[in-house]
Amino acid sequence: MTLNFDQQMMQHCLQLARQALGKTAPNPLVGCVIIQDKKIIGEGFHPGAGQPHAEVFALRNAGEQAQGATVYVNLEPCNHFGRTPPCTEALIQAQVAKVVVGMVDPNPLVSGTGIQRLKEAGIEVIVGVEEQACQSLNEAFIHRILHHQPWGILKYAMTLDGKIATTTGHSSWVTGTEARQKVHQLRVACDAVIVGGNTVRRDNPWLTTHEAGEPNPLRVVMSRTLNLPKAAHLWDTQDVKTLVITEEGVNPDFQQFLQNKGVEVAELSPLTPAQVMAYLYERQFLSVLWECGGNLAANAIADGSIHKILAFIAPKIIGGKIAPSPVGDLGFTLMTEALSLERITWGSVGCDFWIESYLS
Ligand SMILES: Nc1nc(O)c(N)c(N[C@@H]2O[C@H](COP(=O)(O)O)[C@@H](O)[C@H]2O)n1
Ligand SMILES: [Zn+2]
Repeated sequence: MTLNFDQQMMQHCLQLARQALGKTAPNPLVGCVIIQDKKIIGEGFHPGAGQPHAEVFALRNAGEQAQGATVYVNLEPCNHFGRTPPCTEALIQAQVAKVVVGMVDPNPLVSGTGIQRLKEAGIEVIVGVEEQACQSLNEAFIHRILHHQPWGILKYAMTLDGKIATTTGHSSWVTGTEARQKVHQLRVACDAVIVGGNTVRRDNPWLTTHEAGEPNPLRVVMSRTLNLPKAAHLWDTQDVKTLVITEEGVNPDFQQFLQNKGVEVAELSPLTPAQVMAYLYERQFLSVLWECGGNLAANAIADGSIHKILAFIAPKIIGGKIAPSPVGDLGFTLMTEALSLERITWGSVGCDFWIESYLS
């Protein structure tokens, strides 16, 4: 499908915005392009909370040429004083002629008032160009602002017969290198990656992004018992931070051992996925990647901590009755109780397959 000029410029905004993947929480990913006579005269993106918005960088880049120009931005310009002043006023002051907006800002502090302010100032405003793509890029921001909870993604890799490890617990590796690279890219876009104690004991994972660049998400371990190995890779905090969350008063000696290693320890009682999500919301996180085993995944699904699932399927068979599966018991006995997933997309990566879907 060929894109018209407006769509192409909006796609360019999205491309600019992606340069800050994983760095903007709790703020959205925003890119901005300024056009005169169908030529780009300024562009910019929002690099992170506390820093100027995309529109301001693009206006600075365009300078005086912004007068009479058309501005493309994937999110409605803000109209409030937050950490930074309103972009609407900067656009009005620069005397731009037209603003093309990808989507309305769901933030109640903005929510249509940015568009209204620009129109009142005599600026032509068009809304909804490449809207679906704009919403998709900022799905975590939209969810966080509307539901006061980070966006939760469950990722797992399983064999064609639905197993995530052999009966002895061996799981390295279910998928090939290309799928693992895709996972590292996904980690770059997330603010935290969570596993349970079983995964630390079984896989001794690094949970880094080394095959996809920076930034690394905060590595989070949920453990009620702190029955964890002293030699885990996750306690190497030189380059990447780790947070262990346990319940109140559990194993103070091990907590001290972790803190001496530079690992942050927090206590939450009761320790549930929903509590952890609430805690990470308070810490300004946008998106959380659950890379846990089946039991924790089932609890996280059941208590509303998962909103999207990315499953990798390797064309391999393990067999066996007790080999672990990606999602533990959800208590369903009838097929009619099964969770129905929506908005399914799929594809292949290397020799494996992936399916992405949303929980309703
Ligand atoms: N249109 C637009 N461009 C950007 O670059 C943005 N970061 C935003 N963010 C909106 O403003 C809120 C944050 O404001 P402060 O950074 O605290 O000033 C954020 O919640 C969005 O609603 N919008
Ligand atoms: Zn702004």
